[in-house]
Amino acid sequence: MTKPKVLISDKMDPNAARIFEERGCDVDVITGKTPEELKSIIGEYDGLAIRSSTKVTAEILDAATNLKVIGRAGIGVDNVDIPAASSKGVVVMNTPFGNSITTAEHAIALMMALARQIPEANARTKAGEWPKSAFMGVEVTGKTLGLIGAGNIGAIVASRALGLKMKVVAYDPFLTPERAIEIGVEKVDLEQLLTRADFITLHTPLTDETRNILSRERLEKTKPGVRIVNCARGGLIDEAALKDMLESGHVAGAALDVFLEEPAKDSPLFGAPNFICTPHLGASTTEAQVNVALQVAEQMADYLVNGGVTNALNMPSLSAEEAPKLKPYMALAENLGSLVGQLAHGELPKISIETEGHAAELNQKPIVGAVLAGLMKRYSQSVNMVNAPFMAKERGIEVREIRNEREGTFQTLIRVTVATSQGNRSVAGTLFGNSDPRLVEIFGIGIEAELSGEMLYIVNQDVPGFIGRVGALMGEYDINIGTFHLGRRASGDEAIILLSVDQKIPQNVIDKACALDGVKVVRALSF
Ligand SMILES: NC(=O)C1=CN([C@@H]2O[C@H](COP(=O)(O)OP(=O)(O)OC[C@H]3O[C@@H](n4cnc5c(N)ncnc54)[C@H](O)[C@@H]3O)[C@@H](O)[C@H]2O)C=CC1
Ligand SMILES: O=C(O)C(=O)COP(=O)(O)O
Repeated sequence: MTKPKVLISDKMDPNAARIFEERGCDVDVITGKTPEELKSIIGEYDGLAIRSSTKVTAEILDAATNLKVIGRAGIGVDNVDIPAASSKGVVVMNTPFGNSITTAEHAIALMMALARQIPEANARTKAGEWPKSAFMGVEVTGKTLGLIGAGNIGAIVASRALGLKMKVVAYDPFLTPERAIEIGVEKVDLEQLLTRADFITLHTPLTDETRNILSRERLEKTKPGVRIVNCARGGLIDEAALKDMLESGHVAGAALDVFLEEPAKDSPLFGAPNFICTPHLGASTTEAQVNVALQVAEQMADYLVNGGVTNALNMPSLSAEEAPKLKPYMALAENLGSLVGQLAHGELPKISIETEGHAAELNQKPIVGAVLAGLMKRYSQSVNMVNAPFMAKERGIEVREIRNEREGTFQTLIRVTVATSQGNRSVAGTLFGNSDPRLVEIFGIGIEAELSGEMLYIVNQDVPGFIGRVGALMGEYDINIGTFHLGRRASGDEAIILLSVDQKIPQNVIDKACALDGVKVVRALSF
């Protein structure tokens, strides 16, 4: 058997190459390639091990004809086009915990550096100025630290800040009250955080929801004299607004480890007062780099040599024997979890996963894991079937499994029910021909639909002519409809439309759909 070939394309601890070789892979370490150069060599490789520098775009993936796995030695995977990788059958893995302590420590270091203006004082002292009277710092003791994002890294930052005798408030829509107590923070909404925090630190992934979370408007609401630290991702802060507010003095200091454009070689922020930065060093300690290098190589080699899947972001983990039977069920389960995750509002303290008929005879763990992975996608990019149940537990979500081996209307069925503040909401699906996942019920209304790609969900009053109006609206904006599914409680009662479209639906089209007569709810969904 030929050995799998792995390319390490970013600077990585040498332990990674050693592990690959010990586990029977050939490995090349070639860093610093341009996208064109990477494209020209990627076709040779079965595995690609990266950090944040290599951008794995759809174009690179098109050229990666042998690629089976991408391993991210770190946490954030916003430099990988995961949908493109999935559509090519390439597993994307990360190492969700290996550098969290290190990154949290960097955030604390930057906060202290800001409080005492250490970088500038250091530079001017070394220049022979002895500028003792030019600097007057602030204490952090007794000050309020505002955490935006209280996941793994945020929680570690909180523990360190509490040790520094700070008060910690946290904004994280998915932080449960129990978890907030456990990590010693006060859960607040974003507005409160902005007005109360003396220091703000960001620890969310970069997603459509978090992009520009510290916008100009929000920065203007912060407490005068606030100091801001970002060790998460560049796109979270409006950099131009931050520069203006440093210049006006409203923001007393800002420390960025990450930038919208990296490498950041001539950011306008560089000239702003009280601005300090590091070149994406959050994860750069010996300890963290050994952790993530060992872990990524172990995981990738396991997959390439034995087919084992750990910490995959786009594929459920399962054993070779169970795989063929369970695979379509897991696709169905993940879509049902994702659907309730996208439709239900607010916190979801309880979820029940019910299997009926054939589905009840199978190993429930992967099915439950897949439902939770689908649901948790809205909370974290690092979610997969293995860690989703732990994350659900950590967030205090009560998970119930119910098996009902007798067949009902369907030979096989998975039903997912979540408790929301408006009561229980449930969706159900089956397999057609033992292989094709289909949604068959949504919030008590029968419907038959394939959940895939971009979709539009509308709840409306069942009246003649409504379907035509929706079709006309899509036509008006040149949005091609792939499939159109309907369901209703009874004639003239509440009805549901679920349509698949060939492109992401713009917000103005959603707004127009909301304004149609008789519409109650409109949501764009992505699968
Ligand atoms: N500077 C660096 O070198 C490093 C940066 N990172 C960045 O740090 C990020 C966080 O890492 P972890 O804590 O391990 O991830 P995590 O997934 O454990 O935590 C992220 C938290 O953000 C919360 N969140 C999601 N959407 C939110 C929203 N709209 N508003 C507020 N909170 C929201 C989630 O509920 C979750 O609790 C990573 O995604 C990565 O981008 C990670 C490691 C090193
Ligand atoms: O793990 C992460 O998300 C990071 O941002 C670390 O990035 P790096 O591996 O140092 O390029």
